[in-house]
Amino acid sequence: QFHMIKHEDLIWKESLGQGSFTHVYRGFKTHRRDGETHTTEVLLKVLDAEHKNSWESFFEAASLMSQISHKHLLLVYGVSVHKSKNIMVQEFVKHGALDLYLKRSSVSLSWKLDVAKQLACTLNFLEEKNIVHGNICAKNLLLVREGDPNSDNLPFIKLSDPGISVAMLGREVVLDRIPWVAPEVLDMLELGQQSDKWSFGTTLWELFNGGEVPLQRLDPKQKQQFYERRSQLPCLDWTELADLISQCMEYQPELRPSSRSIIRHLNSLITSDYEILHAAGTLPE
Ligand SMILES: N#Cc1ccc(Nc2nc(N)cc(-n3ccc(CO)n3)n2)cc1
Repeated sequence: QFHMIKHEDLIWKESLGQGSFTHVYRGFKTHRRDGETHTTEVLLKVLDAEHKNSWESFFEAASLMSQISHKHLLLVYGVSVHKSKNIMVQEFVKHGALDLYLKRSSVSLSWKLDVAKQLACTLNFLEEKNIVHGNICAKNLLLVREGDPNSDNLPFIKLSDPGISVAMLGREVVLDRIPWVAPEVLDMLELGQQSDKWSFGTTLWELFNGGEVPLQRLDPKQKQQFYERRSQLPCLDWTELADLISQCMEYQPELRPSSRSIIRHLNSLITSDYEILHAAGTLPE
């Protein structure tokens, strides 16, 4: 169910950093069509050799993304296996991962709200297809278009592949994914439709907190206690948004809102009055 890409058709450029079990590189793939050679810029995601045994989970994740197509889902061209290297070949997204972008750029409230709506629509699409992503977080949101503050052309994001399934990961790694991984996943290591809602709540928190890493200073043990005590993330000063985040981060999965009501809630958030009041400095910082 995958397009296999020959290793000799790949051109490797600079390293762009690393995910949890992968290294990402910019590159090109070449393909011949009616006698002409075309090159396409790609992102090469290499699975670390020491995680070889989870390569089928790595590819399963990618094949999930190539079975369905949606404007906000990352395009995976195929996979390439060469010697001991498992490589996923993805469309290259110009501005990279959202978590880094948020740390180094300041964006308006309406920019953030628009990104939130795009993610909510993607969540709704996956829910209607009964597909659980399992790793929604700002690091897995890619910025296709920046959108610029002055004019009103808005940003455009794509959701990346979920990577190795949480069921394949060791407990330590799963604990370290607190507060993105839903509490029920910790107990029964089974991803349900509702668990993506929880991660969506955490991602909203990242988005509206300038890419700050939630619970960054806690070690795995303290993170586990965070869930045992049914704790919540520090709430934002925008109460309407804080309410949505806490509804998504409800410890009882069945009480989390449907993706449709999440979209309705986001549409009801008018940035104008909040933005004006915030700018006027009348709201607490
Ligand atoms: N400076 C810079 C810069 C870095 C990356 C891109 N592009 C890109 N395209 C993708 N398809 C996926 C990714 N990822 C980055 C982390 C992960 C982890 O999942 N993916 N980055 C563009 C600019």
